[in-house]
This record gives sequence, C-alpha cells and structure tokens, in this order.
Amino acid sequence: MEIYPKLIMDALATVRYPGTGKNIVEAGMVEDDLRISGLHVSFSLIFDKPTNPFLKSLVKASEAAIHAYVGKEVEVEIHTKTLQAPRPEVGQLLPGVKNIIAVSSGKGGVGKSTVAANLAVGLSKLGYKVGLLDADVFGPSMPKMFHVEDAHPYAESVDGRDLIVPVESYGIKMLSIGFFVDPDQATLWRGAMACNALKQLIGDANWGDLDYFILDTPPGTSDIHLTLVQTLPITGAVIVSTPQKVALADARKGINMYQNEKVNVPILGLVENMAWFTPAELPQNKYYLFGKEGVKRLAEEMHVPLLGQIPIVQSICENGDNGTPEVLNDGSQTGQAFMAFARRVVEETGRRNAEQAPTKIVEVKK
Ligand SMILES: Nc1ncnc2c1ncn2[C@@H]1O[C@H](COP(=O)(O)OP(=O)(O)OP(=O)(O)O)[C@@H](O)[C@H]1O
Repeated sequence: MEIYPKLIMDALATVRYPGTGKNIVEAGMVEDDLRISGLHVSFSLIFDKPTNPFLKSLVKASEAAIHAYVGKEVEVEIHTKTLQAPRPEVGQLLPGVKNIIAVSSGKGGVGKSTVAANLAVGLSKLGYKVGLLDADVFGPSMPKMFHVEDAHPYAESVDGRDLIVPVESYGIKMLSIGFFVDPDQATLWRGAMACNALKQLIGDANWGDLDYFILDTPPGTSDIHLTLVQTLPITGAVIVSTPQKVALADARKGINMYQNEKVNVPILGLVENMAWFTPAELPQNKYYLFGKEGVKRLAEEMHVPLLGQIPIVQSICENGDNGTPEVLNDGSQTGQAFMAFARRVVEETGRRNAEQAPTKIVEVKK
C-alpha cells in the first residue's frame, strides 16, 4: 500500500472542529510537517491554547479518520502544538510575589472579607505593593467593598500568553470571581469548576511584582482551601473570629487545618473582630455583646499572636457597603485599629520569614 500526502489530508478533512462548521484542515490546524515513511505517518495539530477543550478528542478523531479512510495498518503519530505559551508550572506561577497571606475564618459572617479588605488597603497605605484575590468563590464580596462592581477585567498579551489584567482600586490590584459570574450563579458552581476558575485567577492573571498577595478565602475548610495550598506557597494565615463560642470552635478547626503536618502553613495570628460594641455617641463605652476576649484567650492557648481587636462600629459596616474600607479613615479609632493590625501583620510576616523555611506547596496525589 502506498501512502501519499493527499490521502492523509483528505482523511483529516473529514474531521470537523466542533461548533465552527470547518474541518481541521480548513481551520489551518494541520502543521506543515507531515512525514511519511512506509506505513508510519507523523504530523502536528496546532491548537490555540493548551487548555483547548477539544484537544484530546480531535487527536483521537484524526487518528480514527486516517485508519478509516487510508487503512487500519497505518501507524499514526500526532504531536500537538499550541499558539499560546502554556501556564507556568505550579511553583513558578507568581515569581514576582514576595508574601502570600490567606485570610480565613472558621465560621461565616464574622467579618473575614472586611478584615481582608482593610488589611490590603492598610498595607498599601504603608507603601507596599499589594494584590488581593477574592477566593471566596461562593460569596464574592470584594467588588462591592472596593466599589468596583461594574468593572470588566480584560486580557492583555504578555510573553505569548493572554493574561487577565487585575482591576486597580486604592492602589491595590484586585480580582474576584464576582467579576466573571452572576453572584447568584456562583453558589451553584460545582467544586471542580470553582477550583479551576480560581487557578485561572491566580495563574492566568498579570499580578506582576507584589510585596503582599492577600487571599480572601471562603469560610470554613473546603476544596477551595485545598486548591490554594496545592497551587501557592502560602507564607502565613490570618484567622478572623468573633469572641462567640461557636465562632471560636470553628476558628480552632481553621487553625488546625493550616497547622496540619501535610499542609504546614504557619499561622501569623488571630484577629478578634466584633470584639465589643461602641456606640458612636459614647466612644469610651464598650459592650461585650459576644463575650469578652474569647479570641485573645484562644490565641494564648494556641500559642499564636493576637494581631488586633476590632470593635463593632456602624461605620465599618456602612463603609464596607459603600466601597470605602474603614482603614482609609485616619481620624477614626477603628481606622487606626485596622492600621495597627496591618503593621502587626508586617511584623509577624518578617518574623516568620526570618525564623522559618519558605512554605512548600502541598503535592497533589495522583
Ligand atoms: N467590626 C465590624 N463592625 C460592624 N460591622 C462589621 C464589622 N465587621 C464586619 N462587619 C459587617 O458584617 C457583615 C459581614 O462581614 P464580612 O462580609 O466581612 O464577613 P465574612 O466573614 O467575610 O462573611 P462570609 O462568610 O459571607 O464570607 C458585613 O456587612 C460587614 O460590613
């Protein structure tokens, strides 16, 4: 049997690229490197990007077409090439980022996102380059907290890759899944979809050089946390809790997750949010609505620093809703409390980096 190029190209012209009405030859996907040697045929297929969803099925379909139209005995060797450079390997995703800090809470609604937003702005006020990733894929709140709900991040080409450009607000580079999906839909996402979206926001965005990359994680312990520790070497975690007993029990679980020997992310410290209520007209009065100093005691018991105590104040809630984080307010006691907390995070990160080895990314078991 004689095999010649036209036979192969005619066979490949029967393979359609789904959804376009074109076959893979018309679509220019067959590279000009066809080699025929006896019964052995080799060539390359060109795809737009390594994550093209049809990559595997089109390779199989091409092989099947050659077997069907040319002959079963043909040995087919297909290589794949992509126009876009692949995403760097895990471990080399954010080469310009110095410190990655996860802000976590055991329980929902304790003010974790508020603390993460104020930490990011506080660090930026101290002159650091800061990025913020809203990894709370099931309840993204950062677009609102930074008053950029209507932002539509676009992509730019960098070194042969299309990278998402983070939105900038108060000098902070920020991305949230909230920019890409309807918030009501996000809660319906299956775990795997959410984890993939998160990997894209980390690995396919142009974060550039950052001193601090803050991750606002979902409450509790979830697949998202697992994805984060398998994708990034997290320098340290900040755990937010209220002094309430139920919140403290969940905070303990959060600490244990990071300290688990397989995860090994150092705890930079705890933050007591809603530590007491202070009415605006009686700034010296403190009412301990959720109990007194529960987080302080937990910090002592777990031998981790207490990084700050933030009272319940109406303006924190209002400023969060208005998109102007409280830490911007130099004149307020709470603004100063958030600023002092940001300074403590810098201090503890410095201490952690001096005393402990860099965090290792958790390996994915296949
Ligand atoms: N110290 C505070 N004083 C007053 N209001 C606060 C304080 N901290 C947070 N809040 C308000 O409480 C609500 C919940 O806060 P936030 O969204 O930060 O919590 P969360 O723990 O991130 O929630 P989720 O579990 O949904 O991710 C928001 O309306 C926020 O403005």
